[in-house]
Amino acid sequence: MTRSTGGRDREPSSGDSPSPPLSSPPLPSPTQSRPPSFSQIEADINRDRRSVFPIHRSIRHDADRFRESVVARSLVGRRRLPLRRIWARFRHRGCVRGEPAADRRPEHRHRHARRLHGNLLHLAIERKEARQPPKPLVVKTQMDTEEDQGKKKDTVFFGTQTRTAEGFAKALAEEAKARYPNAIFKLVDIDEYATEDDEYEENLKKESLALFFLATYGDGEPTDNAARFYKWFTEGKERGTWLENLQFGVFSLGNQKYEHFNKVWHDEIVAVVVDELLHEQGI
Ligand SMILES: Cc1cc2nc3c(=O)[nH]c(=O)nc-3n(C[C@H](O)[C@H](O)[C@H](O)COP(=O)(O)O)c2cc1C
Repeated sequence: MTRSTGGRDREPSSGDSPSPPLSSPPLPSPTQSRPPSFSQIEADINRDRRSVFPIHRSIRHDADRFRESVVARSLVGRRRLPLRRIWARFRHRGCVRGEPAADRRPEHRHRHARRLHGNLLHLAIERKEARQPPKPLVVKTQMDTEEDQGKKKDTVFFGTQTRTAEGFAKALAEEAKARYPNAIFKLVDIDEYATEDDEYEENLKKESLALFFLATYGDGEPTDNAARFYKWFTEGKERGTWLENLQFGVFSLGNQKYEHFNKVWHDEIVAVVVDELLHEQGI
């Protein structure tokens, strides 16, 4: 007697259509199921490194070239490197990297020595210039000698805090110079015009034309650099007429937003006060 298998063990007859194979996931092979060994990992890493190495090398090459060009530029541009660092770099640049000093190629040494020499000369000149005091704001420098020869003296004064007045004064002096090439215009910080108060009078008497650019500040006060002159000038009303030979102009700088627009002490206007006094003492 045979047991029925429900058709499971039945041989497919020729009339049956072929059934698809069962799609269960393939079992991992015994070697794959194990975690990779240490040597396998190491071999993989080495393989990766070998493939990356050429890129790595080219990056290093580029970096070296970049560094070389930076060194060259910083040698030319100067300022940033102290001397001992330039020298240290020079010593390495005359030879192949890592080569002992004795094996340096002479043509490289000479070329770099020439370049270094040029750069050091350039540096020395720059440092010398930096040590020199800033040039005074004088439009024409032969002023003093020509003054002695009795030539006309035209001076543009400025009283400034944030240099606006100075800018205007300078622009005017330059414009005047361009228009009147034979005239001599001097641009002067009003504080530097005289070291002692007495010198104001002495120097002003020698002027032919004086143009003042004066700004107002705070509670209507003169600028720091004009304060001494303003005090001396407003306190010396008893001087009488002493500027009869002086032609002058006063340009006032202020801002309407301020309560004391263009005003200094006692509701007086810096520029107007100077202007009136110049009139009083010049007539
Ligand atoms: C802090 C401050 C205070 C000022 N006070 C006054 C003032 O009291 N009256 C006025 O007319 N202008 C006043 N100003 C305007 C200046 O006089 C104006 O900006 C002028 O152009 C500045 O000239 P400067 O750059 O040559 O100093 C003031 C400006 C500042 C920044």
